Amino acid sequence: MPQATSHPAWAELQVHRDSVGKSFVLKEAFASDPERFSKFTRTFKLPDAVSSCPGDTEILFDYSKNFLTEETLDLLVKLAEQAGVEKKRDAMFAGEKINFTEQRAVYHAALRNVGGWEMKVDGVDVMNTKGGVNEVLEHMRVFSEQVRSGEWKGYTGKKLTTIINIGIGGSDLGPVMVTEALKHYGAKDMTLHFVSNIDGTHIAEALANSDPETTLFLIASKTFTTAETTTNANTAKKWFLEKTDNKGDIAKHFVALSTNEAEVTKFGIDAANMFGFESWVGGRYSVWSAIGLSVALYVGYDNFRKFLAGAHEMDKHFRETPLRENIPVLGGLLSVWYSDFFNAQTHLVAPFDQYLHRFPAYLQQLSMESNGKTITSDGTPAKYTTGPILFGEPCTNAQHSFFQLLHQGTKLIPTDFILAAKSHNPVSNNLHQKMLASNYLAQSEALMVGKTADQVRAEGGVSDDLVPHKVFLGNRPTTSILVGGHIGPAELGALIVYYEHLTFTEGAVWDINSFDQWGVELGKVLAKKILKEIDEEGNGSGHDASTGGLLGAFKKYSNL
Ligand SMILES: O=P(O)(O)OC[C@H]1O[C@@](O)(CO)[C@@H](O)[C@@H]1O
Repeated sequence: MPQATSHPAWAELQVHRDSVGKSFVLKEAFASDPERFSKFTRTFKLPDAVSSCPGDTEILFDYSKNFLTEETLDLLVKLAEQAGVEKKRDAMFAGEKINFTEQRAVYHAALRNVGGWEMKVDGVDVMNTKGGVNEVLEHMRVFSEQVRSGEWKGYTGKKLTTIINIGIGGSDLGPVMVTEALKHYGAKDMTLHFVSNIDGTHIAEALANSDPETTLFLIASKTFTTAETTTNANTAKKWFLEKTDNKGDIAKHFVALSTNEAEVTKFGIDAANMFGFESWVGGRYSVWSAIGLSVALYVGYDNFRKFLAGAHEMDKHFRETPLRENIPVLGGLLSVWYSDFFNAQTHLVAPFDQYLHRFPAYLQQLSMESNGKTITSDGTPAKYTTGPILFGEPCTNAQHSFFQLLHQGTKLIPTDFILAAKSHNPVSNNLHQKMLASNYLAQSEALMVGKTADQVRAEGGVSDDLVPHKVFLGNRPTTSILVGGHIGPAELGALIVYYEHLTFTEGAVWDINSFDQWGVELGKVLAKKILKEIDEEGNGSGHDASTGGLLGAFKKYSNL
């Protein structure tokens, strides 16, 4: 597939940018077109059967506060067609090996295929084969219900009420984000810890107040070779055996979530206590798999199933909807539009929802480990910018942190705001929810309309030299996502998959492989070499003066 710049639509978009795009003023666009909101808003519907608020099952995606005209949309859709987005999408759902550098299918949609689609890789039905998706889901259901009911007990016969998930990257970020986002549905007698960092503090803090008799360890690692995870797991195992005077039964307190049975067995976990998945599940796409066991344990399998069902509904939408109405495709095309035609370097996701406080962190791996790539499918460097820097914090906190830059800085920062119309916590007669919603609406309006010098002066009491400091240029684009009811399991599943397929669309247009992650290897290899040198004399070998000097200083200061 040729580079994105070779498509005729790319050149047409450049002309469009240099004419319409250059002088586009959002507030004028609204003034001249009363239908603008309805033209550029799309609505996604969840079935009542899985929605958290049957009847309020819509998620509204308002793209109208973006640099978009009908012509822009036509040209972006044309670019998607010429870049073969639909062909690549269909190849993914067909189980083709679109992860071409690792020769793997990209099949995480199978993990949430609650709709009975036939899904095969290399001619094998991945849903119903031995050890396949449905068998693992059933194992997760049985196990999570046994633990939650107390039927599965610790070695002294007590119910397991502390869950310690040991994993990193996709084996941590998804479980953390989802269990936080669904805390409202979580078991009140369950304590969760997520240990990921090799920093000893992480495992030490998790173990400090844990009781080995009532603790269940989930060792979450697709490869089961990740240094942080295997080290933390061994430290946990050592702690458990020491604390129980070697009477603790590993089989009752340790399970593994992995593709690597050999390494799991070597660690000392019985295969019967392993929840498996396949290599066609990428780490950042794995929360739907056995990696999501902590979610099923915490919120219960029925809610985990609704989580999968909401995700599946967005898969259906992505798979079946024409490009111009396709919500994740529109999100991805807007990202390309801002990245490659407005030189935007970042993408802000700011949920107006405290339960979603880890959502931006989750999306950072999803987006930047997928599209932080330079090389295109034919092995040549892209002639254009690719993956944006995704960042974010929940609002309204972010307003008191970096919104100064958003409103009066020199950078264009395409922004997504997310709000659930209904709060899980309607305290003070819903006053908090009304204030949250008013900020959600005000921020996107303020970013668009700004405030002119005349408006500043008209407010009075502002000295002439202060006026320019109080001007807001405005015309800063935002997408507003409004969930009709609560953000429950299904709504969360749909929102995650919106961003998965937005990311897919970006990568398909940029002609990069969004599904490998070679970029994480070099640092790991160098760290292994330096780890050995810390225990040897001197400042290591073959390092630059800075690294060698720092190594020497570390040894001196730490006395290690
Ligand atoms: O699940 P595992 O195999 O331990 O990998 C953990 C994480 O490490 C990576 O950086 C790959 O090495 C992420 O892609 C992945 O989610």
